[in-house]
Amino acid sequence: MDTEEIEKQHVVDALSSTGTILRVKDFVWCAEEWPDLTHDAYAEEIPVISLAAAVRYDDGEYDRRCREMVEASIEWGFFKLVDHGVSSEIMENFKDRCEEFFDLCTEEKMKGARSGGLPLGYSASNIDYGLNLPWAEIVQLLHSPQQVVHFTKNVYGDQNHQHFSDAIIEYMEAVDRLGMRILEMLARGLGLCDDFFTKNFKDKEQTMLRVNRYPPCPLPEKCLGLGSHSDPQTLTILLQDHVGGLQVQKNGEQWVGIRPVSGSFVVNIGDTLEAWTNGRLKSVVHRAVVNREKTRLSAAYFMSPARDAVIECPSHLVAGGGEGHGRKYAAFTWEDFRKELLKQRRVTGKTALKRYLLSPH
Ligand SMILES: O=C(O)CCC(=O)C(=O)O
Ligand SMILES: [Fe+2]
Repeated sequence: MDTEEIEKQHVVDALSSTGTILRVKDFVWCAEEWPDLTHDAYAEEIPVISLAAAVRYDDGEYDRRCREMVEASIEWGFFKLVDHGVSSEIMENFKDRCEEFFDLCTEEKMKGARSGGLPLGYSASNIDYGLNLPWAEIVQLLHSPQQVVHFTKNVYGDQNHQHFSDAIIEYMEAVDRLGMRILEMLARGLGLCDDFFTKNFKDKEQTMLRVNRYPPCPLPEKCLGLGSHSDPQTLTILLQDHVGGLQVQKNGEQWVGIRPVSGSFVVNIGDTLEAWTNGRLKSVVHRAVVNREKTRLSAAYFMSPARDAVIECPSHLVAGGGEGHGRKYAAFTWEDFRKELLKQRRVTGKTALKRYLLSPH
């Protein structure tokens, strides 16, 4: 089949969850978004940071790692984390349970479908989304054991829910502990008190997990698993399998593929942390490309502060920056920002954050 025939004729069963017949043409993105790099093209590497010897307050090694993390977040907004302390049993069990879920038939998965205004639960692409449909199935859950159990009982029933819900809850707790460690290290590396960020995360109900599964795609050069975007939260901790497909935009232009490393996490800075540090740590645009042969799984854990947390850059980072710029963003609460995000259906780039910009640059 040539491209045109694929677009018109190929029916996309794996992503049609609402009874509408979807064809490849429904997933074709506008030409400016077509990826010019394949899923397995890796050239430059983002920094790799090991937490193995990052023991607190030893002979300077801990401080060195903290600064390394800050430098990676300034230059790339992204880094890989190895020797991070989350056990491979927890990671593998989590991945296996997610694969099992996605392997269920559509009817079973739809028992946990998104409903109401909040984007929580299962969704596959829906023609109502309009243009630029992501080539992906998604499960979104909050860091709330109650909500995870509720979702899982809907799908697996009261008797059989535990294997899935236990795996998800255990994973979220382990990754959350890691995230708090990273936030402490970033604060220290920036010359702030260790708990400058983490003290705002006592209430975790806004933190969210998104598991993405991208089926093989007959036309990967015109489709995207997830279009270019930046993450609105503070930190994202991403687990990905061995397939590859995550690409980040270096210096606002060139796309760079991130090579998967078994057992590692990819960590990136979100818009909120960019604002919190006066633009010093960078929230960088990224996307997920798909491929013809392989199904890919990724899981993003988005760390959100408590609703009433005030995101205001400390004066130390405004005055002592050395780059000579003043305060870039007005203070805002996470709740205020979150409401803005819910109003925007599709975020491309850092649209919601622009609202708080004090001076355009
Ligand atoms: O699948 C990936 O590698 C990227 C996922 C992502 O960026 C997201 O879920 O926000
Ligand atoms: Fe993302």
